[in-house]
Amino acid sequence: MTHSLADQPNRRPKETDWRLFLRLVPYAKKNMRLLLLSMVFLVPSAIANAMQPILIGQTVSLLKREPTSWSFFSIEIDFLSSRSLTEGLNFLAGLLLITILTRLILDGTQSYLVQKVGQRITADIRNDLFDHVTSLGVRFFDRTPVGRLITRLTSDVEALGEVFSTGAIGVVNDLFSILVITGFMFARQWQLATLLVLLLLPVTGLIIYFQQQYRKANYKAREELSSLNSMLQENITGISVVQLFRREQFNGGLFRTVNKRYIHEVDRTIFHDSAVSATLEWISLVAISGVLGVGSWLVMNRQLDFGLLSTFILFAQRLFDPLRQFAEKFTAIQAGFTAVERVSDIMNEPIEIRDPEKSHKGTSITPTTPGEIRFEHVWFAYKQDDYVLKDLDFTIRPGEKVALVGPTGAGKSSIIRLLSRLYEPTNGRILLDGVDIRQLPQAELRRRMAIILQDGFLFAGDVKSNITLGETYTFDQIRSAAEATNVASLIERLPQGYNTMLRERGTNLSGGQKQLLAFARAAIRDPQILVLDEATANLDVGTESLIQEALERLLEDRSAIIIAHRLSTIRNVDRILVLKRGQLVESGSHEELLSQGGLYASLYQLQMLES
Ligand SMILES: Nc1ncnc2c1ncn2[C@@H]1O[C@H](COP(=O)(O)OP(=O)(O)OP(=O)(O)O)[C@@H](O)[C@H]1O
Repeated sequence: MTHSLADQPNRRPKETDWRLFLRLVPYAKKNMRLLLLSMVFLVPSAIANAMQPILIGQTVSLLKREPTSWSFFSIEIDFLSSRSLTEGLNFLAGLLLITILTRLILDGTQSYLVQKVGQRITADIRNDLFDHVTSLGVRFFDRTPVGRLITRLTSDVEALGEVFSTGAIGVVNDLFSILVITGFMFARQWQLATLLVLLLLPVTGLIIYFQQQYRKANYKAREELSSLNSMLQENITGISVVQLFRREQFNGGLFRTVNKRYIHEVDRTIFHDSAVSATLEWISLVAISGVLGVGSWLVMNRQLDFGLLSTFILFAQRLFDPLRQFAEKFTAIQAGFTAVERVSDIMNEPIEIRDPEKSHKGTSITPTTPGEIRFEHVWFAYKQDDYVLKDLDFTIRPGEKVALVGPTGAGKSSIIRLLSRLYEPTNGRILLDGVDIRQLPQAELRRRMAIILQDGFLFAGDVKSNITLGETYTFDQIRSAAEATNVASLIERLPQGYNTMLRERGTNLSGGQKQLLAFARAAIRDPQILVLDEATANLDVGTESLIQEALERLLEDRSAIIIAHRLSTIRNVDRILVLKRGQLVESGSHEELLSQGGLYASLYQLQMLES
C-alpha cells in the first residue's frame, strides 16, 4: 500500500489531467449516442454565432452605401447588390433571425443533452463507488475516518456532477466557437484577425497559470473539508460521550481550528478564480480598443470600410466571450478534476479480500457436512510485525462446541475475524472441512457460518427485514426462527410486533433486545457453524437462561465457537481453548483445566469468588 486516504491528507495530485480525463471515458462510452448527437449540434450553432457579426457589418455597409460583396476563402459572395435597400435590409434581418433561432434551439437542446449525459455519468460513478467501497477489506475502514469517506462519496461526486449541471462541459462549445470565429475573421480581414489572435495568446497563458494555482488550492480545500466532516461525524456518533464528559468546548475549539484552515484554502480558490475573471474583463476591453485604434487608422487610409469595422468590433467581443464563459466554467471544471482525482483514489484502493478465480469455485464442499475448522500455524498482525495471534494451531471437530477464553485483548475476537475472512492471516492457513477458506467464495463461507456479536447492528427498517437482511424468507420462517431462539415473545411485545420500525442503528431497542434479534437473524440462516462473540453479555440473568436453553437446541449438530467472559456460561462446552497474548496456552474440558490449575483455573476461581 503506497498511500491511504487517511495517512496523507495533503498528498499532492499525482495523475495528470489527461489520465484523469481518460478515467471518464468508459462512462462516456456508455452514453456515446447522446454525446455524439450533442456534438453534432455544435457545428451549426457555432457557424450561426460567427455569422451574426458579419450580417450586422453587412447591414452597416448597406446603410452607408459601401460595397457589400465580399470574398470568403476566395469565393466571391454577393447577394445584396442586385436588391433594393429595403429588400436588402429585410433579407439581412431575415438571415439574422434564422441564425438567432438556430442558436436558440440548438444551444438549448445541446445543453439539455449534455446535462442529461452528465447526470447519468455521475450516477454511474456513484454506484461504482458504493460497490467498490462495500467490497473493500475491513483493514481499509480501520484506517479511514468515516467522515473522510463520506465526503468523497457525496460532495466530491457532487462536484463532478456540477461540471455537467452548470454547463461547464460546454467548454468544448466555447473552444469550437473560438475556432470558427477565428476562421471567419481571417476570411474577412487578416490584419485585424492577427491582432485579435495575438491578444488571445498571452491571455491563454495567464489562464493556464491561474488554473494550476486554483487547482492546488482546491485540492487542499477538499482535504480540509474531509477533516471537517470526519470531526463532525465523530462528534455526532459519540455525542453522549461528548456531553457526559463536557467535551463540547474543547471539541468546539478543535472544530474551529479546522474550519479556519478550510476557509483559508477556500479563500485562495476564490482569489484565483477572481483573478481569471478580472484578467479577461480587462483584456477584452483592450481587444476592442485595439480593433478601434487599428481599424480607425485603416478606415482613414481607406483600406477598411465601416461595415467591416463594426463586424470586427463584434468579433472582438465574441472572441473573448467564449473565453470569459470558459473562465466561469473553469472553476467547476477544476473542481471536477479534483473530484475525479479524489474519487480515483478510492477506486484505486485494492480489494484485499477477493474470491478465488472461477476455476477454483468448484472447491465448495457439500454443506451438509457439519464443518471442521482447522487453524494451521496461524500468525496475524493488524499492524506490521505487531502480532496479536502467534502460531495458533488447533482443530475444531465437526459438531464440536469450543469456547475461547482469555484476558481482555488476548486475541479472541481476532480469531473470529480471521475465520470469517474479514482479515487474512499474515502467515499460516485456516481450513474449513479441509479447504483453505481463501479458496471458497466469500458468500459461501459466510453463508455457512452465522456470527452473533456483542453489538448487533440494526438497519433502518422493520423487525422482519432486520431478520431476513434482504434474503427471501416467508413470514412463517421468520416467526419460527424467532420462536426457536425464544425471542418471539419479545418481538410480539413491541408496538407493531414484527412490523415495528427500527431506527437507524437500532437506537429504539435496548442493547439486550438488539442482541436477541441477532439470534433470530442467525437461526433463520440455518448455519453449519455458529460463532458467538460475547453474545449474551448484555442480557439479564433471566433472559440469558432463556436464550441459553434456545442456544442448546440451536447448537445441536453444529460446530460452534463461543467467546464468553462469564465462565459459568461455557461450562458445558466440549473444549475450552485458553489464550494469552495471542498464544494458545491451555486446552481441555472445564474439569480438565480446573485440575491442571493453570490460567483457566485461576480465572475461574476469581470469578467464583466475585459471585
Ligand atoms: N482493528 C484493529 N487494529 C489494530 N489493532 C487491533 C484491532 N483490533 C484489535 N486490535 C488489537 O488486537 C489485540 C487483540 O484484540 P481482540 O479484539 O482480538 O481481543 P479479545 O481477546 O477479543 O479482547 P476482548 O476480550 O476485550 O474482546 C488487542 O491488543 C487489540 O489492541
